[in-house]
Amino acid sequence: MTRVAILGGTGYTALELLKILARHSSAKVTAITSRTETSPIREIHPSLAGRFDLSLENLSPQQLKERADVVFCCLPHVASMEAVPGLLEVGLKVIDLSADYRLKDPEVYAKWYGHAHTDVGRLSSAVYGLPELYRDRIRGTNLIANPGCYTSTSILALAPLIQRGLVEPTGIIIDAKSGVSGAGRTPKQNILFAECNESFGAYSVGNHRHQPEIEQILSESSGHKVDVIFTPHLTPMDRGIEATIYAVPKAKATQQELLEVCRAFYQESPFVRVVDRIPTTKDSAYTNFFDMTIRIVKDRVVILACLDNLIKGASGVAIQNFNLMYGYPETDGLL
Ligand SMILES: NC(=O)C1=CN([C@@H]2O[C@H](COP(=O)(O)OP(=O)(O)OC[C@H]3O[C@@H](n4cnc5c(N)ncnc54)[C@H](OP(=O)(O)O)[C@@H]3O)[C@@H](O)[C@H]2O)C=CC1
Ligand SMILES: CC(=O)N[C@@H](CCC(=O)OP(=O)(O)O)C(=O)O
Repeated sequence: MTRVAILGGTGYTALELLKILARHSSAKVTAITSRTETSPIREIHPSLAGRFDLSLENLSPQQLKERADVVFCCLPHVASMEAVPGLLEVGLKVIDLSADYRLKDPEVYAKWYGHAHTDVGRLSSAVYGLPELYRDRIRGTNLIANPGCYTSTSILALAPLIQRGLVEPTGIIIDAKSGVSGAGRTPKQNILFAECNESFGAYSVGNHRHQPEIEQILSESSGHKVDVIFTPHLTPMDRGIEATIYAVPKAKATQQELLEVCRAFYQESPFVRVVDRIPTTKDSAYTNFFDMTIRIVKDRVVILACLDNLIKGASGVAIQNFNLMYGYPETDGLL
């Protein structure tokens, strides 16, 4: 049994982690933290009543070390890199759901996050937690940089065709839409009901921080310099991400051949479904599955992909990483 602590227990990704951990065969949740709340977790997240008796606490790294082996850090970026060094220094393993350890170059981080990185020394050793690309690296690490939700959707959709040289690595357009829970539970004006309900629009056009993350991972994993235009949209749904991606073909291949390449690429990946029909967010909602298909339209390859931002885009993939780090079946808690 592995003892698990969760930081940022009042938030959405923490709630999803707790729901998954409640049915995990080999994990026991021993601590859940909050800066401010001390209530039982069932009062903060009523859906957890009957599943966990723990209350929220404000715990130091040393106190966490006495109770846990691994910490899931569900804090916003910047707050995360302030917490993670202390956790690693007392000997805990860390799965960080924030963006703080994803980008390898501290200058790129400072440019896109508007904040100097304060733990530069760990950027090179943190492992990007996308099991479908980095399963072996994940097994041996103490620090996982869990991917972003838009990022996972985009990378999983594009990696097979870029790696196999079937689409050009440049000139790629990623038109992505997210449900409102993608913005977290911490209140913000744009996610007020009267702002986002019955409304739809793009945001952060040309300057969303997932763009360099997508380019870094696709470039590193393919050996080509990948360049994308990433445009996110907020859609009035609770959860889910859909990405419609346009790429220029590099080699002649039929739609069926492209689908077969993707199926072969993901044959060892239990949570990727390469389907014939066009996926919708409902197909993967509340699951750890990533769904994708491909169409050829005129002179473009169009990839259509969906996942649940809080599960495959955050807490579900975090559990996949946990399972790999501890040698448990990759699917434990997730099917
Ligand atoms: N929502 C999503 O779909 C996804 C989220 N992520 C990332 O996962 C992380 C958690 O996201 P999510 O659960 O949605 O966020 P929430 O806003 O729902 O929760 C974050 C929690 O962190 C705590 N917190 C807030 N600010 C600070 C701070 N300055 N210092 C310390 N603790 C703080 C709060 O708990 P308290 O006030 O009780 O201390 C809060 O409940 C973020 O980094 C996010 O970017 C990644 C992929 C997808
Ligand atoms: C709808 C919405 O607001 N989504 C968030 C992305 C959530 C996420 O994955 O964030 P991190 O990469 O910071 O972990 C956004 O666009 O900022």
